[in-house]
Amino acid sequence: MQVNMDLLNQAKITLEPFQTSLLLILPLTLVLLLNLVSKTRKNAPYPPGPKGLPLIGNMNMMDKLTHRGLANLAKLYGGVLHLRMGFIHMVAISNAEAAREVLQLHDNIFSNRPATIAISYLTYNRADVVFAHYGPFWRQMRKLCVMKLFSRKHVESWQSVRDEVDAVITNINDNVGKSVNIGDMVFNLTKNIIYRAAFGSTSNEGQDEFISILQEFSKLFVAFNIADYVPFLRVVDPQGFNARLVKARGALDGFIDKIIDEHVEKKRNMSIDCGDEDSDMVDELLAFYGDEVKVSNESDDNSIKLTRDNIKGIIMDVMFGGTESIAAAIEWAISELMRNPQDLKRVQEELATVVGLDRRVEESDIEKLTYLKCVVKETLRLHPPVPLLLHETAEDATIRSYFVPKGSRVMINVWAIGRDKDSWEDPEEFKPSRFLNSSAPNFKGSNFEFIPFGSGRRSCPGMQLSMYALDLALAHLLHCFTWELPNGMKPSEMDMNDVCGLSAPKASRLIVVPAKRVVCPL
Ligand code: HEM
Repeated sequence: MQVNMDLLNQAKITLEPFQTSLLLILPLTLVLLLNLVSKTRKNAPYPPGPKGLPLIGNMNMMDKLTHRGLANLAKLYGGVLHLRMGFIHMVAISNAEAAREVLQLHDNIFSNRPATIAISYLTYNRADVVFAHYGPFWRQMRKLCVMKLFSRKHVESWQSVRDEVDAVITNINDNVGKSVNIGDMVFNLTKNIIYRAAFGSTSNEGQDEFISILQEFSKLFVAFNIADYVPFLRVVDPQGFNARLVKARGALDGFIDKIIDEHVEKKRNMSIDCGDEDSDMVDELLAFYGDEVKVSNESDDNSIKLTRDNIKGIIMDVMFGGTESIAAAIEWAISELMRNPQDLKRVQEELATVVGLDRRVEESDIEKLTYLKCVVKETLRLHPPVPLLLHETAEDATIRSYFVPKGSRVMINVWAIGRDKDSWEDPEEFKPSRFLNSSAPNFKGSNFEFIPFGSGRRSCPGMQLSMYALDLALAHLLHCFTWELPNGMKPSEMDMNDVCGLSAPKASRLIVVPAKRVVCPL
């Protein structure tokens, strides 16, 4: 027994240091194990990409960050491409399967938005919908936009499409036989639609000022600012951006504050039983106006309170989101039809059969215009108005077995995906008939080879309104007039280059000569 006690004591003596070290070793092992797990994850390689320089990485390739530049790089490095701009990781996605992983499989990780210094400042620190990070605030703002602003229930937006299309047809009719700048006309058309839907005003007063403010915003949104990639340069502001930003936002403040004040005043004077049939977006948003932003119980739709900054941010989103994208699509569609006369003939024959030349197109005709709808889809495939979807990762992630670190900027190249030869036959050709096939992809977000409106949580909430405007405007333009290129220009001589920015309109405006086609008054 004594022996046993001794043995026990001995064992205790030998175990004590062991226990102590065990206490140290266990957490250490745990840390090592965790490290190993995260290492294995990190050991998934970064996606391939051009080798960067020390510190600045690939910043010398800044001019390649366009849909075309990235598509060219994808030919060399593949559909998932990595670049490092200073301290920022960037990943470009150029094929459908990788896009599906980003937008569907891991959409909870990839639903944040990247924002440059300019974007953060000009959106009142992401007080809008487009640049708000994914989370309860964005969710409620988006719900509000979808239900109150962009839905068919918002009668004013849809009515403004019809009225403005009528106005453009009258304008063209006054210029029959002359060269008309159809690009400027459709930009004017969509600007009027959105301006009226947002502010309710049908007059042109103030529009030019507003458009020039937005143009400066556009330039600032895409301007290269080195401080975006090298954080310690933010204070120094070597390119002198800050003064320009303050001036631009000051101009917008002055403009929209006045409109908001007028709406508040109008609301105050309005009788209680006034219907809201013709309420504009500012009216709708003012119903949620409060001094401080409030996001509470998510199930309660009315619990959100918007500040002036939120209202300004949303209005800006709508102006940016709506104006140029719809106009660009209409101009591209007509341009492609001018280059492909056999398709123009086919759409116009369809219009003659379905509508007849003795009356104007009506809303009820649109669903029957199958080939016209194919033309719209083919245009959105070849010329997506928003060529790059901009997302940001909230956590480390893996895409197609490549490591994408937290905080990476992810650009989904819709333009390149729409022209990917692995997804499309004759991808560079304008062939609307490909969409006649019932198994052809649709644009609603579940066919990743064709995502002009994005897909998933951050997809475009203005899709329905856009398609309505696109179908209606094109149907009217193509039904009411025949079109010729000016001065005997051949279709092959047309300039089909695009501008690379947040949207991708035609680089040079389309000039055409209309002739009246229908026998009814216009
Ligand atoms: C042909 C016309 C249009 C096209 C092709 C288009 C396309 C897009 C695309 C690709 C996105 C980003 C999707 C993503 O990041 O995954 C987007 C977002 C958005 N669009 Fe559009 N858009 C159009 C018209 C409109 C219109 C008319 C409005 C408003 C009236 C609008 C409002 C928005 C808003 C608010 C967002 C941000 C959504 C969010 O981040 O949650 N868009 N759009």
